[in-house]
Amino acid sequence: MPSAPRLVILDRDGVINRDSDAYIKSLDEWIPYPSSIEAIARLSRAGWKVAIATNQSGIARGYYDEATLTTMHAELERLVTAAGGEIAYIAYCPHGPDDGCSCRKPLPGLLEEIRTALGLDSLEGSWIVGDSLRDLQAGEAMGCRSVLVRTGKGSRTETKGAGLENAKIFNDLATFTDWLLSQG
Ligand SMILES: O=P(O)(O)OC[C@@H](O)[C@H]1O[C@@H](OP(=O)(O)O)[C@@H](O)[C@@H](O)[C@@H]1O
Ligand SMILES: [Mg+2]
Ligand SMILES: [Zn+2]
Repeated sequence: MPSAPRLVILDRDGVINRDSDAYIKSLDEWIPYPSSIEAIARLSRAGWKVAIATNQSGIARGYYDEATLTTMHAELERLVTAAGGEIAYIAYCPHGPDDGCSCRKPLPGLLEEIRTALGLDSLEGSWIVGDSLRDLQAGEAMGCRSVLVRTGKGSRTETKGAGLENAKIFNDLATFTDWLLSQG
């Protein structure tokens, strides 16, 4: 059995930064959790690759454009780099629910994009961290071990309960990171 990739795949909104039911439509609305930025840096320094898989249907809905999304991701990478970490890859789905794409979570297309971009044969045994069931479903479809965080929509997801049988649950990314790094 090949060893699992030392890879953590993160959902973005509600895990790395605050989420909003009104979508994150501008750089001003993109407010990172400082503890999540530091957690990403801690993972990097411990030899973990960190990638991001995010649905961004606000693009298809016309709330913001890809150039605006790029400014958010540039700021994210600036903050993580300043904290001593690195983001290996960001995959996003710009489509809407009715576009019939293969990349909108819970479909695993974004994770397949990450697998290919990182040159991995499999994502089996890597970690997926999200605040919505669809995040975990996308990851589990690719053999990832799933983590629900209570930030963003996570507490709502936990209350609904369905589909979380295989998930570990932590208060936030930082707490999951503490646990993961304690496992050696
Ligand atoms: O959590 P990630 O995947 O990083 O991004 C989620 C966002 O794209 C938005 O996804 C939307 O879902 P719909 O796309 O409208 O179903 C809503 O949940 C918004 O509140 C949320 O900001
Ligand atoms: Mg989310
Ligand atoms: Zn898509």
